[in-house]
Amino acid sequence: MKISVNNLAIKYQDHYGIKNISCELTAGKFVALVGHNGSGKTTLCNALVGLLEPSEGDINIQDLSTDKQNFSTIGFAPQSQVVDWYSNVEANIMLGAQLAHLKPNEAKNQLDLILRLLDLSDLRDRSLTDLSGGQLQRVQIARAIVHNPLIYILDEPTVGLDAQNTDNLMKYLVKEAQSGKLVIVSSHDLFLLQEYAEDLLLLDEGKLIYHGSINDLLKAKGNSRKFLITLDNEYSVADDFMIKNDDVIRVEHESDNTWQLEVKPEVTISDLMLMFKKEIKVTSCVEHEKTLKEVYLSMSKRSGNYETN
Ligand SMILES: Nc1ncnc2c1ncn2[C@@H]1O[C@H](COP(=O)(O)OP(=O)(O)OP(=O)(O)O)[C@@H](O)[C@H]1O
Repeated sequence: MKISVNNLAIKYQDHYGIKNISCELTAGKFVALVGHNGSGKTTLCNALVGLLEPSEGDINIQDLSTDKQNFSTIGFAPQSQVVDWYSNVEANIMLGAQLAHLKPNEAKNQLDLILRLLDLSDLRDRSLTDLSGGQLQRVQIARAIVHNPLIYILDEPTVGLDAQNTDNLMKYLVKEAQSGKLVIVSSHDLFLLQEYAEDLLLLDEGKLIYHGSINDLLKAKGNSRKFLITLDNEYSVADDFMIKNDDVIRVEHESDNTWQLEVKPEVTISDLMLMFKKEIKVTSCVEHEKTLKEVYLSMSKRSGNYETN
């Protein structure tokens, strides 16, 4: 099973929400959908689930028998709350199972599983009006995924969720991807996505600027290498222990004997060691691993425009 997106554009009145999007999203992947506010994440999610008609291009879900290409294929949790305020928690979640035509037995088993997953068992009889924001968000996710879909499209699902519920949901989605499902999660929490997702769809101003493995991106990208260096003595300024070198981008005091060193990407550890004065002893040198957030900020056009004094 895969989703093929071909030259997709969605136009709102006089402007594009997304443009020229082409990618293949394959089963078995947990894909993080990332981009700044207004970059097109929700527009793409809505297009993938068929809520928005392509203005240009098309979307195909392939290798599914046609009878499965309906509501039950996709578990979609939109960004804004769509709930039935007049029903209780259980009835709201059950609606998801009923719309996907699950058999009563299967629906009940799935309901119990999802209530436990999202820690809603004790709230099953509660009216939705009596829930907290995070509880309501969990009901919405529960309703979106209760029917055991083949494709998960969750638009900012962890907003308002506490750490434990976030962790439970993410681990469940990782397992679902490992079992052959396709999971797409949009979020601004890049640390979370780096921890759980495998692939990245990075949108910038409506365009797709990266689609591929997060690990490959972290290995390939970056304008510098950063190291945490510990010396055998305390020094007040970098000139006391380093030889001037054009490959050094920045040296910052971390604490006591420890300094942060940022150098050009081509600098090797051996090169680095030659940058210290002869009499200086380096007791440890640890490379700082790039985070998805750092790489994202270096790639996004909107980064770095604002600095406080
Ligand atoms: N219903 C709409 N009518 C007109 N323009 C829209 C509509 N929905 C979104 N847009 C525009 O389309 C672009 C993409 O918006 P979208 O909501 O997809 O971004 P997003 O990445 O999900 O943002 P956020 O992170 O803030 O949720 C933005 O320029 C937005 O202003």
